[in-house]
Amino acid sequence: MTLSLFDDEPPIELINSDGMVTCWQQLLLEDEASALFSELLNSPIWRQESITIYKQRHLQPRLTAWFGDYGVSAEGGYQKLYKTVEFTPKLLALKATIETITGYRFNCVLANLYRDGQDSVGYHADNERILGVNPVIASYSLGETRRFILKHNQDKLQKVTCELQHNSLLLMHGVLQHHWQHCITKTQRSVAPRINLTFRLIKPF
Ligand SMILES: O=C(O)CCC(=O)C(=O)O
Ligand SMILES: [Fe+2]
Repeated sequence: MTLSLFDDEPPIELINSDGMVTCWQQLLLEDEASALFSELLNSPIWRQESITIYKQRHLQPRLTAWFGDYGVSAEGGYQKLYKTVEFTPKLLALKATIETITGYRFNCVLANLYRDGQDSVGYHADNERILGVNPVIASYSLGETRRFILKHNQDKLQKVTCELQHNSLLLMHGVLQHHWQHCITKTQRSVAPRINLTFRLIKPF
């Protein structure tokens, strides 16, 4: 996998207080990014999982898939998911690129498919204990641009909005998951599908 010309550009520091968010634009060559997008979009891995909120079961408003050896249940308890999928060569190459550029290691990916503007993810922190004290999440986007919002847990006035573009990488690190929550909003606009790959490091059980 080849880094794009834009990789010479310094990353943008989106948040640098109570944790860090760092962004890179145009991570891969465009051909590679679009080939990965169609490979993932057309693969039969996607499932609509359910989530329990206030004892009620709901279908998640997006499709998901886990790659790697481990998965964490959406319910918060730590379980090995039987549904994990093996990394494809393209995904392994992307993982290596992301490890080089960020300096962090990863061993699994939670992939999200937002089929249209009604698909979303509500405010949450990625703070499952199995991700360690200060989880590091590298989030790579493909396809449609979607709005990502981070809000501070204590200081409600602190909100950071970012339009996550095709072929961009957003890294959440440091103590971020203790102090901030993030979401992908719904939109009334008619939008094309978006795939997001969240690279994580799950400590073996
Ligand atoms: O789709 C995104 O950019 C965010 C996904 C996310 O927050 C997650 O999978 O935990
Ligand atoms: Fe998240």
